Amino acid sequence: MDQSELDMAGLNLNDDAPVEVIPEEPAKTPAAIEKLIEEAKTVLTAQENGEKRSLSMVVVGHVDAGKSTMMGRLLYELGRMDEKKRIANERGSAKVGKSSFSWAWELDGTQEERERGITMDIALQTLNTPHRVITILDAPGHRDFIPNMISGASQADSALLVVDAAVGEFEAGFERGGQTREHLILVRSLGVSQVIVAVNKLDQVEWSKSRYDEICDLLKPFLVQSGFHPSKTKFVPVAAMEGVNLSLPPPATSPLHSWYKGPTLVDLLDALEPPSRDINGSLRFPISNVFKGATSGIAVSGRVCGGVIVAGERLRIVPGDESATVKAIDNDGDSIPWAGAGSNVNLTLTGVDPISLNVGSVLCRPGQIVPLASSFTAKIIVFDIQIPITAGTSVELFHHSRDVPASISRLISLLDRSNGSVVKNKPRVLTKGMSAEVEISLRNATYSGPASRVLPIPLEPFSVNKDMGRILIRRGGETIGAGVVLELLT
Ligand SMILES: Nc1nc2c(ncn2[C@@H]2O[C@H](COP(=O)(O)OP(=O)(O)OP(=O)(O)O)[C@@H](O)[C@H]2O)c(=O)[nH]1
Repeated sequence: MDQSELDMAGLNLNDDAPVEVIPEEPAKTPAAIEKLIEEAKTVLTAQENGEKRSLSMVVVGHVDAGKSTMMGRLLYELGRMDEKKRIANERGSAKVGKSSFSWAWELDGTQEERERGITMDIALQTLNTPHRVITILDAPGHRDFIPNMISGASQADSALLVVDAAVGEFEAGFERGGQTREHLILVRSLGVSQVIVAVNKLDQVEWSKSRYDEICDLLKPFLVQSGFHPSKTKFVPVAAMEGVNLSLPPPATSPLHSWYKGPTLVDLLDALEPPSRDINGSLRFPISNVFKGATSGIAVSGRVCGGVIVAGERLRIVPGDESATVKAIDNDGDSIPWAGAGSNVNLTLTGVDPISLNVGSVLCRPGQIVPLASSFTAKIIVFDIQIPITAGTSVELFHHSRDVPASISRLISLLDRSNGSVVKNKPRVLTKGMSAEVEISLRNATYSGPASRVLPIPLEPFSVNKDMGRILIRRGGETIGAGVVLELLT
């Protein structure tokens, strides 16, 4: 098999590839699993009250704002990348004439990705600050990659927005159509409520305080408008390339030292509020990626969105009747016996036909199966759209990493954005900035006639499971709305 065939097989997209059924591993006994779950809950509860708390963060921002450079540099400063690796990255990037990308090299092409021969949608890394373990979801800034960003944001507890301070660059990202705006609205709509804004490349504007203030003043009202509480919005001036004000305060020799005495980026990361974990809820593991396991079998990645997952247990894959045994749980290279709600992990699965593993499917414990729905009601917020939404508008529905064709089948009511009360029943159209209750119905992807059935997707009301109840609505490649699931209909 050559590399591209391996990639296809690993991604499970090639239906014609010979199906390799991985032999079943003996599953653990129910009593042994129960014991592990109890142990996990005890440890997780202790962690919730402990010193070092974990959370995840999506890194967003306009293309070339310096996201990967900042993350590469932070990994180095916080001791996650050694000197040898740094020199190798410097050489690797110089060799292909991209020296300025030497820090980004670490995230844009990790050793692991090269060995696996696949490019992950989102690079996963962990940052260790004194009081936090932060899983980084580095989202690509290109417009075409917005769906991948959605997948990252729907797994995140917080966001780091990187903006380029250079004259004209910040403006390009912030104007209509720029990713700064769209990313902020997206992450907020997906339930991320805290954001750190890193105003980067200050070296490009001679470390000007007035430029920094100007950018903060432009962003502040927009953040409030997008639904971020000012107390959960922090700003920090940095220069990622030179590593200024990332983990260490600017040295006395730096022009930034003369006017900035506030926290460093790492100080702000260290103070991020960790989410409360629903470890007692039903186990939900939506699959965000499927690939060939590092040693054997097939692996899936994703975030535990409820409950605790235990190595050795046999889980149902929903939709469908198939099951898989969790052979191993991998968290940032470490094999762990269990993972609780909120953790981003890779699972090696056995006793499963890889064909039954799809992005968007949910692993559940038998007896706690996630419901399937093909129509439901939702509360949505309409983004900055040109063409209004009417009943019957065709859309693409994004739920976790899955996108399916759907339509806004009914406009139920118009809601007041601030208090959610009904302003008008049965509105005829929805326009920019409106909040509404609507009915959404899945459509068939192919136009093969009425006989073909719409396949329902796993979904839960937001009131039952926040992670399982968030949706995004896109039309013609543009995100037109986002919201939460209220009630499943059929
Ligand atoms: N002058 C200056 N250049 C920087 C700084 N940080 C990043 N850059 C440069 O900006 C360019 C883009 O950096 P990346 O880190 O690749 O940006 P990105 O936001 O990850 O880009 P995408 O992943 O393509 O969206 C590179 O050439 C970097 O060297 C900085 O603090 N100062």
